[in-house]
Amino acid sequence: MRQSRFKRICVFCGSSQGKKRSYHDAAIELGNELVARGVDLVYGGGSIGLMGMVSQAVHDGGRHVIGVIPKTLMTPEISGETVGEVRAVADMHQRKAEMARHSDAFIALPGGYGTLEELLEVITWAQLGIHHKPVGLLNVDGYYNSLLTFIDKAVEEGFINTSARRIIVLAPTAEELMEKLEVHTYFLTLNLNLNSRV
Ligand SMILES: CC(C)=CCNc1ncnc2c1ncn2[C@@H]1O[C@H](COP(=O)(O)O)[C@@H](O)[C@H]1O
Repeated sequence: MRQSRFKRICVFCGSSQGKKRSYHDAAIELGNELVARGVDLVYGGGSIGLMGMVSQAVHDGGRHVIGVIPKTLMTPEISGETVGEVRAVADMHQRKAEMARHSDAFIALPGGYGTLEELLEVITWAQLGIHHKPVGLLNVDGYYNSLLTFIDKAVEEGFINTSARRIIVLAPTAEELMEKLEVHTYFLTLNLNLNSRV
């Protein structure tokens, strides 16, 4: 496998496991895919839910793991034991800023409110040009179909423009998603370079 264009990817995912085995499997598959491509992980710290599965898989595979976790969530009762390097931050806002600063792409696995707000924030920042890093959505078993339908509705109703709709890179499996993100980032960089020359 060719060396990835990414050094570190930030993964957003549930602090719960979800009810289906496929969510659990997808988290491990994504971790293994990052390892196979030589990519390190940035995530929210902790060992609970899908967060624990993806971080354990990357750590077991010998890649570096950075967990960025607010001091208030650092107790083992709340977030479990964290693998790899732990960066303690003051609050949730600082956590998101740190996670974004350290990574060159974002991927969301299934999750709840926390995952959704992390995902929507990096999409919003991409729309505003605050960062130029690709955002991938791993749509395991169609988990995000209703969100995607909602986003299409927002486009239809004139609240999201068509080019902003294309910010999300979508795939059902980790392997396909990584392939798409590699291509996407190639064109993103090409565009940025061309624009900086004019
Ligand atoms: C007090 C409590 C419920 C703690 C749960 N323990 C947690 N430990 C670490 N990060 C978390 C926790 N809950 C939510 N998050 C953050 O929100 C995201 C997941 O939230 P959710 O499960 O999708 O909504 C994670 O990416 C993480 O950044």
